[in-house]
Amino acid sequence: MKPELFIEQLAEKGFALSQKQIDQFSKYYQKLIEVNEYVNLTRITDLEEVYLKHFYDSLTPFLEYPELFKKARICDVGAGAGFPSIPIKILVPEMQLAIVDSLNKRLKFLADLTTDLDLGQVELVHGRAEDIGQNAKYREKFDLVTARAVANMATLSEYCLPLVKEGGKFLALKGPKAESELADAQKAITVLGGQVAATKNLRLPESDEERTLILLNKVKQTPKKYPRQAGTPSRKPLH
Ligand SMILES: C[S@@+](CC[C@H](N)C(=O)[O-])C[C@H]1O[C@@H](n2cnc3c(N)ncnc32)[C@H](O)[C@@H]1O
Repeated sequence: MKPELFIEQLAEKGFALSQKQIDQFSKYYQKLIEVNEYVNLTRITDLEEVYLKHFYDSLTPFLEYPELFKKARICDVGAGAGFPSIPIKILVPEMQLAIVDSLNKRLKFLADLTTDLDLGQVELVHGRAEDIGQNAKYREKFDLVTARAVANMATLSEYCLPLVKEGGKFLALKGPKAESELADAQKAITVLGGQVAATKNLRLPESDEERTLILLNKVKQTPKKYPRQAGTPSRKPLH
C-alpha cells in the first residue's frame, strides 16, 4: 500500500490526516527501518508492506470502533515496535496510553519514537503481562486493552482481561484462524470475567490479507489467582 493510498483510504473512511500526521507516519517508517538494523523490531521492512501490514492493520480497531478510543485509558500488551497502539495514538493524540512489553530494547525504541514523533505522554511499562496484571497499579484499571501477535487467544485472555476494568473491553487483532482460537479460549474467557461481544472479519485494502477483530466485554472481576505467574509449574492454557 503506497502512502498515498493509505492517506486516501483513511480519508474515504472519514479520517482525513493532517500534514503533521502524514509526517508522523513517514518518520515512524524511517525510524523503524533505521533501528531495525541493530534491534530486532520487524521482519517487514518494505515501505508499502509496512503501510499495509503494520500501519493500516493497526488502525483497523479504530476504524471499526472509533468510540472505544476516545477519552479512554488504554493498555497495549506486547506492542513490540508499537503495534497496534502507536498508529492509533497518531490519529487520536488525546488517548491515554500505556504499553507493556517484556523486552526492554523495544521499549527503548518506543521511548525515542514517542519523543521524535511528538506523541505526548505514553507510559512504557517493562515486564511480563502475567506480572503486571497482578500489580495493583494496573490491575482492572483500563477501559480498553489491545494486543496483536502476542499469544493464542486463551493465553492472551489471561494476560489481558485482568488489566481491564469491569465494564471495559479487550480487543484482539487476529488472523484468519480466529474462530478456532476463540472456540479454544471460550472457557478461559468466562473464568477470567470476559464475554464475547463481537467478532469482525476484515480484508486489508487491495490485498488478500484477512483479519479478524475479537472484542470481549469484561462483565465481572477476574479471580485473584489470575494471571498466574510466568514459570508456574502448573501453568497450562486455561482450556
Ligand atoms: C511478535 S511480537 C508482536 C509485536 C506487536 N504487537 C506487533 O503486532 O507487531 C510480540 C511482542 O510481545 C512481547 N511479549 C511476549 N510475551 C509477553 C508477555 N508475557 N508480556 C509482555 N510482553 C510480551 C514481546 O517482547 C514482543 O515485543
